Amino acid sequence: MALKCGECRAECRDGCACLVESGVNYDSCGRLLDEKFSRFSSGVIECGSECRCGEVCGNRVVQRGPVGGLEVVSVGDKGLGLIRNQDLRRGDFICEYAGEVIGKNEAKLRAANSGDAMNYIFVLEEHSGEGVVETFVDPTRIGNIGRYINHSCNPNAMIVPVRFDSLEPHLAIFALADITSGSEITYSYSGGESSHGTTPCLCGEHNCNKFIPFNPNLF
Ligand SMILES: C[S@@+](CC[C@H](N)C(=O)[O-])C[C@H]1O[C@@H](n2cnc3c(N)ncnc32)[C@H](O)[C@@H]1O
Repeated sequence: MALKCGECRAECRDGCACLVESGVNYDSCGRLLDEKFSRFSSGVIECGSECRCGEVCGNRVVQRGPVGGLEVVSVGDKGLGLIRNQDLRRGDFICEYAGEVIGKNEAKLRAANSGDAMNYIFVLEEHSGEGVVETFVDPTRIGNIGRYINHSCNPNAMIVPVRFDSLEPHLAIFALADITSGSEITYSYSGGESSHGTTPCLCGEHNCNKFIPFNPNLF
């Protein structure tokens, strides 16, 4: 059971392997710490089933599932979009961008065959000592509510890779800014390497790049 903000929480014992590797990830309200939004962050590793801390551990957020109050709504020419019927604060976990984790060849094939249909494949790029590691996630066939989040050139949310119990990252979407109830939740589709495609961007932001970005490694 999740604790209310400000309530005391059980901390991992000193020496918990997850915290040694990734450092502290969340504040006492379960909000992602500022430095974890950085591309240069050591990443987020939550406590897993091997840890002895138990369910109330403050280092278990994404694994508890999406925040309540999310709604899929029509957002005009962009199609459907995602809002929440309550405010969000910077650092709040919203939901995962869940889908099939597929290989690069399969991702390229699916992107090439998607025709005029919306392309939902997200390419996560993580920089490690051995170069760039790519993870391809396609929510088209098996996915969740995260697939309804639209792109913005001035987003209020961000995808952060979070791991627990596996090396495979969960694409966790956190609020990058305070988001008032009913405002559309958006993130930037230009996660890593990106080019500007041909789909006009309708985000309406002052710094709009005019076209929705896409990852050239998919094509
Ligand atoms: C992951 S889906 C987002 C949900 C989608 N709007 C729907 O109705 O299912 C990505 C697609 O949404 C549309 N989209 C997302 N952001 C947009 C934007 N800023 N401007 C125009 N269309 C956008 C594009 O068609 C894009 O291929």
